[in-house]
Amino acid sequence: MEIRSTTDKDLDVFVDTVHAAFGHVPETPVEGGGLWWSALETDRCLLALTADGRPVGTAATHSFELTLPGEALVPAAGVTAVGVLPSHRRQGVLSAMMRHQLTELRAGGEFLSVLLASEAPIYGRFGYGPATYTAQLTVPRHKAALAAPRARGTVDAPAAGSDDGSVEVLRRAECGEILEEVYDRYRRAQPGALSRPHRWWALRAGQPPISPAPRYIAVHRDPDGVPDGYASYSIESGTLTVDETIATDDAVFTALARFALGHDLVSQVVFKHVPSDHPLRWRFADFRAGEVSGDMDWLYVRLLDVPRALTARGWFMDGELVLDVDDPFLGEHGRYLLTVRDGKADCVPTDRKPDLSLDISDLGSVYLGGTAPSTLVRAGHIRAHHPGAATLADTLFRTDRPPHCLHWF
Ligand SMILES: CC(=O)SCCNC(=O)CCNC(=O)[C@H](O)C(C)(C)COP(=O)(O)OP(=O)(O)OC[C@H]1O[C@@H](n2cnc3c(N)ncnc32)[C@H](O)[C@@H]1OP(=O)(O)O
Repeated sequence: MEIRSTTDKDLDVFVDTVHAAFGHVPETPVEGGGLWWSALETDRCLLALTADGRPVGTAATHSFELTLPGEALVPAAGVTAVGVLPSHRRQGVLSAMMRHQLTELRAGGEFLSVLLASEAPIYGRFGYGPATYTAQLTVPRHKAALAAPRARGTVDAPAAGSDDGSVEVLRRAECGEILEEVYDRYRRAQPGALSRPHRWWALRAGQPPISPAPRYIAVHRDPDGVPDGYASYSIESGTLTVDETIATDDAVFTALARFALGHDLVSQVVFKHVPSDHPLRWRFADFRAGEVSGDMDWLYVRLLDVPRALTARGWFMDGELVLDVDDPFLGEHGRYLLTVRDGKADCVPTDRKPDLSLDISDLGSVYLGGTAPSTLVRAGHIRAHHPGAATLADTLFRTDRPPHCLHWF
């Protein structure tokens, strides 16, 4: 088995192979479809070939920037287009590609890798853990009344403040750079969010609203006319579906939700990518108005360098924790003393007794603050070495706002 990067000459082989692995026939670049593969970076695409040169497997990475807790922006390799031909499955092709890819990423100085999993059982063995979650909220219009926020007008509740902005409806094609700019402002402040490199917008790769798929876009502007949010939506058979709501603060999110919920001739509104603990649910006069469905894992995180990753994110409570980390796929094991002071962490190898023993995939799950270490202790994945260890870890890893990602790749 040979594993090598593609070149401009055989990117089409890569695209054909990944389509065959998924059982799809490659689409032609039709208006409305969007071409996800046009965003691929040729030198980051891997082909697995048999001894006689037949391509049987694919895997690639995108160069993203990931927002960590504390608004730290770091590079993250976004694994995508993983596929093995049905004729060659369960023979170790994916395992060989994952080993090759992780080794190459490390050699290139990367310390974090992320992905979206087609099936949840695939990637734990390679050290990836689910780190952000998503869901959709369906709101019947007859229950859509919003309650007045109780804290409105108090000095310490700016996020619930009044909305003096405006909403304008544009066609997707009329939006120019607005969506790209607003998304970029949003993702820099949202832990778990990924950058959408300019080429994605320019090439119209991916899913709406990046792709040219016909959509209406409700653009929210602040009182000075500066765009600070948008909702991309379509209406079919009485259901208004919002693909994504991007807002630079909670008041803008509510204004866009109110706009969507206020449509005539619509029986229900579906907000995609709204996590089940989103404040919007608390805004309805009827708490049961927002029906949560499709609650699922979204972004998986894999740490490639534990000290670098842990010192890169922001921290919100001082403390010390000794982590005994096992990385069976890469055959590594390390024990680290994590010391947090004034929002910054130091992380060094230690011989001290551990507070927690955990797999690298579990560290990926708790890294962004979206999964409490105590949950994984209770699930039997993380071992706590003394009664206070899980609470100590929860306190330390907790973040100022939950991570969320809605980018598809
Ligand atoms: C980030 C993304 O791109 S997600 C997209 C993933 N791709 C797909 O879902 C496309 C369809 N599926 C496929 O192409 C293949 O089945 C793949 C890529 C998921 C797996 O490729 P394979 O070459 O068969 O995997 P490989 O043989 O290396 O298996 C390694 C281990 O994972 C297990 N495994 C592989 N796929 C799955 C799965 N879908 N569910 C559960 N376990 C799995 C294998 O049983 C094996 O376990 P073992 O080591 O205990 O025997």
